[in-house]
Amino acid sequence: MGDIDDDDFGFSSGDEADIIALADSFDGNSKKRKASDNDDDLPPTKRLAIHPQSLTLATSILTQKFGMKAFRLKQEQVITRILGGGSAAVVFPTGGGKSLCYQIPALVFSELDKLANTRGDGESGITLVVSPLIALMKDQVDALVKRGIKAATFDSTKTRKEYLHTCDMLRNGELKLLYCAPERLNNEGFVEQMKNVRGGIRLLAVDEAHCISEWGHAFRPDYLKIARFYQEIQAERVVCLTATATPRVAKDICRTFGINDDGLFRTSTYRSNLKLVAESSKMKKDLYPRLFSFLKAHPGPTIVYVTLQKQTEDLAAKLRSKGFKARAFHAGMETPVKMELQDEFMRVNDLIMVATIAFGMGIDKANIRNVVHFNIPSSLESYSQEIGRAGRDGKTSHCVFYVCGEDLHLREMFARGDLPSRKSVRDTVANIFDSESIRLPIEGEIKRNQNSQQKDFDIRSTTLMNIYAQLEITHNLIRATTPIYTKYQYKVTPQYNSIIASDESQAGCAVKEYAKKASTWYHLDVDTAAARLGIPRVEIVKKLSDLDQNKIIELKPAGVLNVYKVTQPLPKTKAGIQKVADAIYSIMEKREEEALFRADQMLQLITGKSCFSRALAQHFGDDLPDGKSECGHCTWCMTHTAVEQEEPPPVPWNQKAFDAILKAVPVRDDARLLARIAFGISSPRVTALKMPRDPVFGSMEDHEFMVRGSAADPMLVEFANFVSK
Ligand SMILES: Nc1ncnc2c1ncn2[C@@H]1O[C@H](COP(=O)(O)OP(=O)(O)OP(=O)(O)O)[C@@H](O)[C@H]1O
Repeated sequence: MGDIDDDDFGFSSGDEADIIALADSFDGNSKKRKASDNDDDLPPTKRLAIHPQSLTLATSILTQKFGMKAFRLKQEQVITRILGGGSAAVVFPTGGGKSLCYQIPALVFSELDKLANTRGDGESGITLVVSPLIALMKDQVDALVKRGIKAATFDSTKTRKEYLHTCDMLRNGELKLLYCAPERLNNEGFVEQMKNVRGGIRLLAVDEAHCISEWGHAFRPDYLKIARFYQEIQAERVVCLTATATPRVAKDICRTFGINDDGLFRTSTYRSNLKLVAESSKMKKDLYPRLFSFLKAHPGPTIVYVTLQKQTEDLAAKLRSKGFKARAFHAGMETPVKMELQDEFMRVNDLIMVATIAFGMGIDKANIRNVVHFNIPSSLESYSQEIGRAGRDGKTSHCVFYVCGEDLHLREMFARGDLPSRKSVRDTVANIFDSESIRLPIEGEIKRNQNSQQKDFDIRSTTLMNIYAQLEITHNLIRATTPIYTKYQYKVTPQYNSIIASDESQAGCAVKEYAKKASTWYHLDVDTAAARLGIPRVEIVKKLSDLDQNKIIELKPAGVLNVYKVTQPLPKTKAGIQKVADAIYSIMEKREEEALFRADQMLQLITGKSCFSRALAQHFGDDLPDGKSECGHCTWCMTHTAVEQEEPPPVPWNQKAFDAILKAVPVRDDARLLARIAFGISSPRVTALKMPRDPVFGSMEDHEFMVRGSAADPMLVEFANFVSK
């Protein structure tokens, strides 16, 4: 199996490691919030009072700063509520204009303060935006800065100078909007800094807020920590924004942040210009000619979604051989290549982009004429978001869904890929709570290298993050804090020797005495140096990063260790630890079932005997406008014949392949690992065993992995018989 782009945000938590040194050296001296902004003392009725000038100010900022004529959808209602002191949850479709719902209040706060004369200059605080999309937040900040608005991001690509400049703006009370990724909330220095922002956090905006819900299709463990952060920094109000939220997910968001029912603003996702078409076949090969003739008949900017990275290349090549202008796009490509591809797609009007879900977030192109699904999307939420990119100019656009029996397997593989074996989870939790950790006092620190844990316990990075998040949020046992580097190495320039020789500071002495020179690189064990000299490690890290900024050395920190503080007495016995691991595992099993259920819902939509547009709207707690029961422009409405899901014929048990796997794979401690290899699902241990290149890998991909909800799990059970218990 090739790589799946299973995170449409394209974010790697490793990115955040780059900023650790910077955060370490944060001096935390910014002014504390002034007593005058302690609105908490005011009665709530007064706090929520809407100033009569609010809307006038908001509208003039909309026209003057953003050059737009009028508010759209429910922007005006949301902004008015926020300016009145209330919190809100906003469910607008993609491209609906969610950003303005927090950008405008961010600029109006200081204007209202002036009118009300409640705060001094520079005391109006900031709007903090938490968003998982680093590339998108950078684009937004660039656009704001171009409009003369003081906005900045704290992200891994910032130089120390840029970071310090942002800190200066925070201290001076000049900054209006600050953007960061949710992973940053693990950084202690950052949390402290936000608690002490001058003027306070007037508004916390949570983008892609559906990630907070465990019922959602894109749950991200780090999102669970945002609600706690919201309390800790005492933000005055919160706005949660998403393009896809079922009623259950919206409720979850509101409950998590204490948003009242009247704070939920939802607009219809129904789009009358989108023709929702579905076609099915037993075999994939029959679908290619149909795709080619569709694309020939419907020219214009097109996105074709597939599941695997490899499929993007294969299908793009096939399309090119038929004379189409097609390119492939997936998360595994180098960033400059991806940027060039996105630019080209935005620029020209005849390109077909064959892509994984990594393509599309932030693609704001009005005239996309076709969105094709050549594999089954993972959920109705993903489908709705992806087709929502078509026809933003209001002109008729086609959303074609080609479904085939063979793809059902791929979808199952996708859904099952994340669940590790119970043994992996038990071993991981036992490793976190090893004999040393369980003796730690409250506030004691557990340090772990997550990269090694992934390899040692055969767990994908997202799953490992989930285990830690559950230990933190569900079990309240530990709390993530700023990760640290264990190794610092650097190359020196000719000035280095004289500069370091004359540096009499304690940190300078630490570098002088403890850095060891190898052939080209110097190596410094910061922890040892700090312990021996009795100084904080932060000072040494700061010294190194200063030398690096001043181009005296070229610094390369490495070996990230995640650090967790003990917050409650930890389970001490093997049984106690296993109980926690098993509780975590059963939640993971439930999520696997839900992922399969979501894929089923997707299939039911297009094979059902009802209007696609209506079924989709109802999934999101909505309906067709004007009480209509049919849209008139989907396959059901146009044919009134259900699309048949054609299952491939059942496959007889392949004993030869089974025996070959047992022969090729030495492992006998994990049945799920063997089943994964047979099915063709990659994992850190599968890769370490060099299985993906072995002919047995995926040799039983046409078999049932396991029968859902049944004790008869063909492959898994068969392998379990060969595993030592
Ligand atoms: N009231 C308005 N009038 C005109 N244009 C607007 C208005 N509000 C937003 N826009 C424009 O609509 C486009 C989409 O806005 P925005 O990026 O905020 O959407 P979004 O809801 O965040 O979408 P996504 O879910 O894709 O992130 C932007 O180009 C924005 O400038």
